[in-house]
Amino acid sequence: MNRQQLVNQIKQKKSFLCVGLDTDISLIPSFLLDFADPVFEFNKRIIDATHDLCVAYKPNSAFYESRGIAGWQSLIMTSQHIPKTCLGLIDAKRGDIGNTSTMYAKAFFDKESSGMSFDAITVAPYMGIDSVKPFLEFEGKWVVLLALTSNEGGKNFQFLTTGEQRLFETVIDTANTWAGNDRIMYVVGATRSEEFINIRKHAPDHFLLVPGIGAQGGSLQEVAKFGINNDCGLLVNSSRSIIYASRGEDFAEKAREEALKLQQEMSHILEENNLI
Ligand SMILES: O=c1ccn([C@@H]2O[C@H](COP(=O)(O)O)[C@@H](O)[C@H]2O)c(=O)[nH]1
Repeated sequence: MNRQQLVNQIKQKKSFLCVGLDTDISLIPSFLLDFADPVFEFNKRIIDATHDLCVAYKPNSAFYESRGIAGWQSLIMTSQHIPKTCLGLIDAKRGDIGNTSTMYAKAFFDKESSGMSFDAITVAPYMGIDSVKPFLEFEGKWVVLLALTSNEGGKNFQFLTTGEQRLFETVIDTANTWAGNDRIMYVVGATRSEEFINIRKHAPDHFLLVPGIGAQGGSLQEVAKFGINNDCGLLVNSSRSIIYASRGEDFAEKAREEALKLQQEMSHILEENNLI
C-alpha cells in the first residue's frame, strides 16, 4: 500500500487506527484451542470484525516467533488474511549488517520466499544506513524506524544529546536523507505526547506509527492535537485494549466495539482538522 492509498483509506474509513495483533495463545478464549490453528482463528475473527474501522494491522512478531513453527504458520496465515484495504505492518524491530538485513526483508516482504508479504516493517536504526537500506530496496515497502519509543527505558539512549540535539532527533534528520516520506515512517510513542510538536519540526510530512494508547496510558487526543498533519500522518496503534476487550466467546464483537469507539473519536478529529 503506497502513501496515497493509505491517505485514501484514512479518508474513506474516517480512521487512522492500527489494530495490534499481539496474540498470546494463553490469553485467547479457550474454545478456540479446538481449532487447528487457534491463533490464526483468533486473528481471523478479529480482522473480520474490525477491518472496516481500521487502516492497518500490526502483528508483533514476538508473539508468533515464541511459538516456533506453529507461530510462524499462524503469522503467515494472518499476513495473508489482512485485506488489501489495510496496511500490513509487521512489528519485528529488525536491522543488522547488510546481507543479514536482506534476509530479514525477504522473510517479511517476499511472499515467494516466506509466504509473507507485509507492506511495512519496524526497523531499529542503531546500526545505521547499511542496516536499513536492504529493506528500502524492496520496491513499494515501508520502513518504520524506531525514533522515540513509548517505554520508560527509551530515555536511556533516545534523549542523549548528540551535538546540538537529542539522539531521536538525529535519527530522524539522518534517516530523512535515506528515502522520502513515501517509504519511511517513524515510531513515536503516545506516552511522549509532549514531544510531538518538536517531532513535527523534524518530520513535518512523515507518517508516524504511534503505539501506547490504551494499556500504556497514552492519550489519542493529545497525540492528534500535536501530531496530526495535512495528510493525517498518524497511525495510532492499540493492541491489548482491543483484542482482549473480552476473553469470552464474544471477543470479536467486543473488539469491534472498542475499535468503533476509537474510530468515532478519530472521525471527529479528522473532521475538526478539515481532513474529511
Ligand atoms: O515504542 C514502542 C514500539 C512498539 N510498541 C509495540 O506496540 C504494541 C503496543 O501494544 P499495547 O497493547 O497497545 O500497549 C506492542 O506490540 C509493542 O511491542 C510499543 O508499545 N512501543
